[in-house]
Amino acid sequence: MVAIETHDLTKQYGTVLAVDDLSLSIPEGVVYGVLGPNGAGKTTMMRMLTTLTKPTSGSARVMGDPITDRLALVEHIGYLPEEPPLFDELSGHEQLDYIRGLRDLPLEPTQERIESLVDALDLEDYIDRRIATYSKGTRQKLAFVQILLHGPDVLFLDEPTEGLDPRAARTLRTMIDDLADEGTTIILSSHILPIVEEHADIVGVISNGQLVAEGAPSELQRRAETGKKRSLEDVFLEVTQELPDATQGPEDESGNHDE
Ligand SMILES: Nc1ncnc2c1ncn2[C@@H]1O[C@H](COP(=O)(O)OP(=O)(O)OP(=O)(O)O)[C@@H](O)[C@H]1O
Repeated sequence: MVAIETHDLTKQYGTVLAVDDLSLSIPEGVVYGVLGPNGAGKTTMMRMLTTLTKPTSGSARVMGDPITDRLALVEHIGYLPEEPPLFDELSGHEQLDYIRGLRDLPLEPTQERIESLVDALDLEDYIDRRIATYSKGTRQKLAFVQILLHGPDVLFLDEPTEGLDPRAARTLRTMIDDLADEGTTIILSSHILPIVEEHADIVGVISNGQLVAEGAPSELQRRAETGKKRSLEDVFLEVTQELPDATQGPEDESGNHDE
């Protein structure tokens, strides 16, 4: 089954075309890495697919439901944005209980789920403290627990390891792999290319709101190969440079180009 399907999805902010006729098809159960330069339209795409902003034109479905059907969609999705929405004046437990109530989740199994996630992310010492006292990494961990409470089918993760120390980042990456193994579809946007390279089954490179390359990381590397070994970083730099047709791959072997 297809988890996410977009047809000519477009978002225009005034004169800025943030997402431009984007047509994607993401199979269920894959980790889909989203790469792209700053301002490419990655967050805008995620915000449209999570119903937080309306497209100017085009359409999309997530797990078969149109993104216009917010109530149906929120059952399927969990979204970890770059700045997670948390109430500073609440404790971690209170925040999670608030979300449990909002989503009308059953008390006991949800509490068990919270306990195991709090344990997995080493949050025990923080969970009863006010969120205002949390570090950025601790906020990020709590936000991750929050989006997993209802067992979403599709997770949208925007820079999920931002602010995490190496141990916490490793834990979160292991959890991403475990969730993927359980069949969760994961849309993973990160500027840290080794993370995308390690976890993604498919990578989509977005530039100027358009999909300029897509494929398995190894396939993209092979496609860009011209004798020497190419990293995903090389591929990224090549397909996102300002060429008339960036999908055609490298024109200039030296890597130099006018900007
Ligand atoms: N609310 C908004 N109002 C006006 N312009 C916006 C708004 N949100 C995004 N944009 C513009 O849309 C374009 C795409 O932005 P977006 O945040 O989606 O990019 P991104 O790929 O997530 O970037 P980054 O990697 O820096 O987070 C940018 O030119 C940005 O300035």
